[in-house]
Amino acid sequence: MNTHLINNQWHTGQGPVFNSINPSNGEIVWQGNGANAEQVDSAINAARAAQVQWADTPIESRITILENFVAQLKEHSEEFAAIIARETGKPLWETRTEVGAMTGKVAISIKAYNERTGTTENPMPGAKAFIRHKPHGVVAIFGPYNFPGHLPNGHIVPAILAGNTVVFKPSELTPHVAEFTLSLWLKAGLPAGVINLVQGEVETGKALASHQNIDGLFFTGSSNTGHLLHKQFAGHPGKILALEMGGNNPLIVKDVADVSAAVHDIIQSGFITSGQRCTCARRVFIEKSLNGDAILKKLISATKNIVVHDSFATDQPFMGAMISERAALGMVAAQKELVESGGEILVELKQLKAGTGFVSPGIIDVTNITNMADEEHFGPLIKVYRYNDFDSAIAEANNTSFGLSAGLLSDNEDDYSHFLKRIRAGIVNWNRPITGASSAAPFGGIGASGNHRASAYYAADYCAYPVASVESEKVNLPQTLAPGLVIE
Ligand SMILES: NC(=O)C1=CN([C@@H]2O[C@H](COP(=O)(O)OP(=O)(O)OC[C@H]3O[C@@H](n4cnc5c(N)ncnc54)[C@H](O)[C@@H]3O)[C@@H](O)[C@H]2O)C=CC1
Ligand SMILES: O=C(O)CCC(=O)N[C@@H](CCC(=O)O)C(=O)O
Repeated sequence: MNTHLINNQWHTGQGPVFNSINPSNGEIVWQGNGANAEQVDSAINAARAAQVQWADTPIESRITILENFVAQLKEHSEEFAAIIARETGKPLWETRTEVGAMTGKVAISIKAYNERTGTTENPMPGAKAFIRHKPHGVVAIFGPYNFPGHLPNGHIVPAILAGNTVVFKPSELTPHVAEFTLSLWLKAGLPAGVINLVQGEVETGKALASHQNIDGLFFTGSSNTGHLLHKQFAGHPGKILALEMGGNNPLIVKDVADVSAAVHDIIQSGFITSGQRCTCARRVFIEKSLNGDAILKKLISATKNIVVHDSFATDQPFMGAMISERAALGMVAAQKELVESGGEILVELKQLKAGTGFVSPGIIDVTNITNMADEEHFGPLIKVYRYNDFDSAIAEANNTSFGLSAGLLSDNEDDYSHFLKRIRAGIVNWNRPITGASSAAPFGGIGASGNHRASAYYAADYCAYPVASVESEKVNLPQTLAPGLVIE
């Protein structure tokens, strides 16, 4: 079984067995043993042994390996999209776009590397001033299950481009995607030790994150785990920690003439990927007005019509299964709690088939809930707030410890400038869905959503540190010496 890749050799695990289940039908798609602490240690040693030589490899040669990886992704794109679909339950149309995003990541990362962390040279009297960037060394990379290819790739590509070596720990829910990704890197000619893969559940993650011999950790995942890692890294100022975490993202709707367009953008924001994107709109603020009533009415009917089906259905659905039956039942329980706190169901989120992750999308009016918990419900459930006044809607939108994405749907540009100045989030959109962020822009949140190390285009920044140098070919005695200094 190709479970762990250490120094370009596949190993079976010495830790506990774990399975990956297709959430559309409950079938086991992958089974293996996790890596134990000794195997994690070996992976880190392999990365350490490879690092200096990799950093010394000319950038053109590193880029050639990345471009070979792109060629492999293109050659195997259909197979890869099917593997992601089987393991996550996402529809095939969407997993194809995930493979496309992985392909596009390389050129964008090269541009960002040169632009944000390249070398600059400035003349100065008798010398030259340089700004260069160096890799940190060995970095641990943790990925989530919702984009098991694209999001770890968003750390791995810029990390190795900058000359770091990597130990990658994917989500335990998507081991097959990780294994396939590494098989493509091998075909691309990856030198031994540059990317190592260790799979497993939380114990494997803990062994990697707490290892003394890593120089940094790049994490995309839940806010809970991110906060644990942040505590663990306290007292280690020498290690770089980049945290990309969840959100409780608001979308405010106000005065939109095209009701269907507003409904489209709300659905794309709330229900894409069955609500399993960190950028998804969790809270939608709709004005108490005739326009607001019309938008809500159409949103309810369009939501009831959303097609939820198997990843491989000939007529492709908008939503596939959630990642697991457990996640699906978690959303049903979250909805029940909201009802018990005073929420009114407008469209009920229901599990569609026992033993699977299929749920129908739901909408719940939470206007009358006081003391609403500030939680990310990672699934297709939109909480609607009806509001009277725009400023109070913005204040409530900001009433969260998170700050990842936010948006305004409004035909009025003044409303947008007002919103943009006041809303607290790392991604702020106007009359566009709040999901689907571009890899060519920084991607990260504030508050509980991140630690000010934005990813995507700005990933280059946390993959290397700046070195400032003043350089002269010879040591020269200055013509004028400092007062009180006599050198004869
Ligand atoms: N801001 C962003 O860029 C994104 C954030 N996310 C967030 O990710 C979450 C969904 O992903 P999940 O896979 O459920 O996240 P998760 O936090 O459960 O897992 C992420 C990774 O951390 C590992 N892990 C879990 N507990 C650990 C521990 N105590 N020590 C070390 N490693 C540990 C897991 O095995 C996995 O590899 C959502 O909250 C979502 O909002 C997802 C995508 C993008
Ligand atoms: O990381 C990038 O290259 C761009 C950010 C991105 O792809 N965002 C996606 C997915 C994020 C998620 O998992 O929720 C998005 O904004 O939809």
